[in-house]
Parts: sequence; C-alpha cells; structure tokens
Amino acid sequence: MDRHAAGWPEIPEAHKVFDEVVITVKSGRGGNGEVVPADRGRYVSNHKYKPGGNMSKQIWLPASDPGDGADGGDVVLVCDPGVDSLLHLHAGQRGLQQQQAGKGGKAGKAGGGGGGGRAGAGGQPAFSAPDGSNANPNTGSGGPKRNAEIKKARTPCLEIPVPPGTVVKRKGTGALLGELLQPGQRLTVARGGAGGHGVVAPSRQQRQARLSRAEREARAKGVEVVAVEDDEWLEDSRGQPGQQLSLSLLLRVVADVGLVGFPNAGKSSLLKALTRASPTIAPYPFTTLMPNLGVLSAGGGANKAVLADLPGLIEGAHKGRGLGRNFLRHLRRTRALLHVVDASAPDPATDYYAVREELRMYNPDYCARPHVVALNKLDLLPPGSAQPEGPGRPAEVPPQVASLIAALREAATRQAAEHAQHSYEGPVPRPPLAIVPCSAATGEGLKELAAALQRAIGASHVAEPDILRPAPDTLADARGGPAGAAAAAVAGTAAAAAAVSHSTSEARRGAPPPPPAGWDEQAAGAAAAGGSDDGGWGGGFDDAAGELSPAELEEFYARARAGGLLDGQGNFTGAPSPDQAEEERPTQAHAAPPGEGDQDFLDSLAASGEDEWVELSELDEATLAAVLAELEAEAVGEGEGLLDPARDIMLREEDDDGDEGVMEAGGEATTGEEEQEVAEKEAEANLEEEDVRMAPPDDPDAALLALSTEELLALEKDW
Ligand SMILES: Nc1nc2c(ncn2[C@@H]2O[C@H](COP(=O)(O)OP(=O)(O)OP(=O)(O)O)[C@@H](O)[C@H]2O)c(=O)[nH]1
Ligand SMILES: [Mg+2]
Repeated sequence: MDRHAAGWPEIPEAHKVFDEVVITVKSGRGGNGEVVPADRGRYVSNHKYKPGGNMSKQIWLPASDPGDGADGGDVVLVCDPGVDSLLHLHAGQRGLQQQQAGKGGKAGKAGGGGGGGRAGAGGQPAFSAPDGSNANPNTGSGGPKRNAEIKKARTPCLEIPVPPGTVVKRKGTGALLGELLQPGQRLTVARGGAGGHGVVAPSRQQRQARLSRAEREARAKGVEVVAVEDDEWLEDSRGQPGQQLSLSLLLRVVADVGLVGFPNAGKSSLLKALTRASPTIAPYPFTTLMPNLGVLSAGGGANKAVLADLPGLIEGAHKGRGLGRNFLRHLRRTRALLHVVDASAPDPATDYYAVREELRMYNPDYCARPHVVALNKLDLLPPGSAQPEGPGRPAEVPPQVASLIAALREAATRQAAEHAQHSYEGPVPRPPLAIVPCSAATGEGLKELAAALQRAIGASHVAEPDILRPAPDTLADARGGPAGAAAAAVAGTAAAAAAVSHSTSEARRGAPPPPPAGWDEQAAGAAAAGGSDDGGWGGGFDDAAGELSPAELEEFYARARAGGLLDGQGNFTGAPSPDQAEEERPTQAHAAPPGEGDQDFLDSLAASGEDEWVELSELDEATLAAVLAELEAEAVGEGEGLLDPARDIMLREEDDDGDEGVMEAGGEATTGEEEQEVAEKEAEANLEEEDVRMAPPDDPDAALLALSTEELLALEKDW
C-alpha cells in the first residue's frame, strides 16, 4: 500500500487552477458628446466676392448638429475551441500587458494569444474594454454628427476567449450568468456606458435669462437663494461610466467518456491510440495536468464520442494530494467512464478499487455511470500459456490475465457490498460493463475497447450534458444595478433652479446602462467566498446543494424531486419510492397562507407555542418580521433549540416517523461588512460540507442549515 500512501510527487499549486479563475471585467466608458455654443457656426469667405462688387466678403455658415460620443466597449466572453483551459486568464501570464484593447482602438482580444489580464485591485486579473471616443468634429475622430444617415460610431468590444464548457458566475453573489458550450457562442458580461449626447450650449444671454427667472421664482416661494447653477445641459453631454464586476469562471469539460486512473496507468497513451489526439505522454506521474480531448469514431465514423483524458487520480486526492480532486468535476458532464488500470502494477485490483472509492467519495453518481475497465500494458505481462485464437475458436485468455480480471470484478463487488453495508448515500456503484485487456503500445484489444465504450455510452442514463441556464433576469440583474441609478447620480449635480428646456436628449437616451450596484464593494468582496462550484452532483446529493447558486439550486431540487430523492421536507432520502416521498409530505398547518396583517395567524402561532409548519415564502416581509418578533417575544422555541443565538429561527415539523425537517430563516438582508461575514461563514460551511461528503453524512440537514435565507426561501417556494 506504499504506492497508495506515498511516493507521488508534489504538484505545483499553479497547475491546480487551470479550470478556475476569478477576473475583474470593466466595460468602456461612453465618450462625451460635442458641446457647441448656441451661436455656432462661422464666417467663411464668400468666393463670389469680386473686388469692386457689392457682395459681402464673408458669409455666415451655421455649424452642423453637435456629434454624440461613442458608446463604451462591451466585455464579451467568446467560446473558443482552440483554448483548452483558463490558465491564460490568470494574472502574471506572459504578454498580459498587451491584452488590453487600446482606447477607441482596434478590437481587443484578451488571452488566447497567450496572456492574462492586467493584475487589478486585489491581485485579480482585470480586463478592460476600450472607452468610447469623444465627439470631436475638428479631428474627425469623434462620434458621428447627429445625422440620421450617419450611424453611431461603434467602439469595439473586448473579447475574452474561453474554452467550451465554461460556466460564468458573478463572484460574491454566485449568480449564474451563463455557460459557453458552442464554438463562437458569445456572452456579454459588461455593457459599455452610453455615449454622451451632442448638445447646443445655451448662449450667455439665454443662460442669464434662465438663471434670473429661476432666482425670481425661488424668491417668490420665499426660498433664500445662495447660488444657482445651470449645468444640466453639460451633464447631458457626458458619457456614462462602464460597468465593473468580478466574475468567477469555471471550466467543466464536456465529453462522452472520461478516462480515469492512477498516474502513469496509460490514460494519455490510450487516448492517443484510440483517437487523433496527441497528448503528452511520459514515464512519470502527473504528465497530464489538465484534460485532453479526443474524438473516437467507431462504426464508420457515424458514432462519434468525445473522450476526455483526465489527470491521474491518487488515493488521498480528496485531501488535496496529487492534483487534488477538483478536476473530478470534469466527469460531471460525461456519460460513461473508462477506468485505465496498469496491468503490470503490483496490485491492479487495489489500484482500481482506490480510484473507484475516490470517485464515490467525490460524487456517488459517478460510480453509477456505466464504466469499462481497460487492463492496459498487457504487453508487459510475461507471456502466458493460453491458446491463441484459432479457426472457429476465440483466443483463450492467459491465466494471469484471467486472475486479474477476476480480482477486478471482486473489487467492484466489494465496493457495492460496502455501499449496502454502510448505507452510503447515493446510488449503488455499478460493476464494470466490460473489462478489456489491451495495450496502448501494441494496439492489442483496442478495437474491443472502442466497441465496449460505445456500448457504455449507449447504456448511460446521462442523456445530455446538463447545461446550466441562468434564470431569465439573472444576467440583467447581475450586470446592472438598479435601473436609473446612473441617471440619478448624474442628475444629482443639476441645479434646482435650472429649468433647462433644451435637454431633449433625456428621453432619447433611454435607459443608460446603470453602473453595477456596489462598484467598490465588488472589488472588496472579491476575496470573499461564493460561486464555489466543484460541481459534484449530477443528480441528487444533498451536501452539494450548499455550493449552488439559487438558480442552480432550483434546478437541482427540481431534478432531485423528479428522481424521488427528495422527501416532502427537502431531505434527501437516498432512493425512496415516489409514493413514499408523497406520504412523507408534511401536512400544512395553514392551508391558506397568511397575508399581510393576518393577525389571527400570528396570534395563534404565538399562543400555541407548538411547532408549526410555515410556508415562509408565502409570508410577506412584514408578516415574516412579525413572526420572528412574536416568536422571540414569546420565547417560542427558546430552550428547545429552535431559536439560535444568531436570532435565526428554526421551524420544525415532526413527521410520522419522528424524523425532523429543519428549516432556517435568517434575518434581514445584509450589506457591506455583514456580507463579508456571511461569505466567510458560507466558506466555513463549505469546508464542513467537504467533510460531510467524505464519509456517509451523519446529518443530512447540514447542507440545508448552511443555506442563506434567500436560498431557503427560493427553495421552499417549490415545496
Ligand atoms: N509497455 C507499455 N507502456 C505503456 C503502455 N501505455 C502507456 N505506457 C507507458 O506508460 C507511461 C505513462 O503513460 P501515460 O499515457 O503518460 O500515462 P497517464 O496515465 O496519462 O499518466 P498521467 O498523465 O501522469 O496521469 C509512458 O511511458 C507510456 O509510454 C502500454 O500499453 N504498454
Ligand atoms: Mg496523461
């Protein structure tokens, strides 16, 4: 067991982050519009003028309409199959200074060509789109004239190439912005600020007249006038700021088959032998540091399967050994697995068992996927005495290989038996669909292996890679702050007295992209936990729930319910029958949930002192606050452990079996420092969940307790 306990080399931390990165993106500011004086225009010489004639020597040429500033550039993530990791987006990568698009310059392209972002605040790589150019009729480099025939100048966006399978979340809130799967797919993550409008500045007389009128009106109302300003017209010409936000990018490889096994087992060699991929192959462990993809075409090329060769997995990976276990999230979108075992190793069956156990501890669903075992490096075994293939007679398996196959089968059976014995969570591990002795070096058995893989894909219950879709409004919410915030901020400086009538552009401008809510706060909160997704679960595993965003959580529970894995109280039941889940649904104490001011309900709740099942999501804010206050006042739950020290309230329901469903309702929404605290708590909770996942969880409600109020409310809505 030395082989499993020690002896593997240490891996530099940098290589563990090929599939995740936190970046700051900033869209461009809108360019300023042109400001021309009211008496715009100029005298030009009159060429009709002839000496001695009576025509004027100069004529007045009015100026054209003032030009608008160009909109700032957007920041767009582009799905690029030529990129295979997120390493190029990390700070400190080669060429990072050249990646920022110049001001008003050519289309920016970050990374891809080998370079990360400029290190921004908090050490995060920052990617900025170009600002929009100012309107400037003299140089001609500005925005267009306000002329219907001339289209508004367009500022190129900043394109950040990301590999297929990249999940994009807002750092901090964890809100899912989208996922890039198809080559060329684009996701705009920060929209450029709107360009300022060209304005005609009022003349001195006009301004003076307006100011005196405003002053007169103010005095008439008895207001003491200290100063009057008239600068709204100027604000109108200013471009709007861009947006800045922190994003958490996470790569989840999309493939039909995932290759797993100990380092050096020959995974990359098999990928090379089966497909046209050319991964690095070397006789030392951890040659592969990030997934390699290859396409296996069998049956005349009709059936194409994508194989993903993953880094080697070792025992103790869940404690961070080797490359850790984070890369196992890349199996989430595979339909079947290929376990590669080195037949020449001292104990191939134990190797296989160790890898299976690591998979089970990461996500029990992985062990329920169809898998094939490749007993590789057959050429290294001493030649057996078995009969070769003859006419009408299949080749006999050498006794040594036969005993290896038997040992592998025994290991698979042992794992299934232990699953039942310890009542582990999740589905029962499946035995291998086929064990194929082969050699990547000689090509022996590869045809059989390819056929077995096609069968495994066909037998898979994972029909499609689960694609994460943001809730309809998530993108808008996540990108922008409250609508109108920018307008309000801009208008803030406008004088009370300035009744400026020429500001017609307000309406034309429409809704300018507001600056993101909590601009500074995002940068500060960048270090906070959130959006952590090591993606464990493919179908129902409760401790994974704690890591999901609300939108994902909803999807997660919907699937869990559909699969009968969730009882009426949201507890995971292992594999219950749908009927059983139905039976366990708690009886609603209040058929009609209370509305605002439902005093009867509040009274009864306070008076009864009994445990009640309350649909928290049905309560409006006022009632919820009142319920909490009532419970606190009446000390309902105190001493029974229902009211925790953080003033969070837990409402319990005892079902027939005596099982308890615990729900937690938090306090008010938090901001600033409180948010950070919450984030830290969540991070701790995540750590705890890791432990929960390692062993059969003692407390199935641990994940639910770790959820925030919003997540709980969203969750409860569905029950
Ligand atoms: N003799 C023989 N050697 C093999 C065979 N398959 C792989 N090897 C050798 O085993 C070593 C490791 O092969 P890799 O394909 O890099 O192994 P891996 O599983 O991808 O290793 P990691 O990427 O480190 O996890 C290389 O030296 C290969 O040449 C085989 O079928 N026969
Ligand atoms: Mg390899």
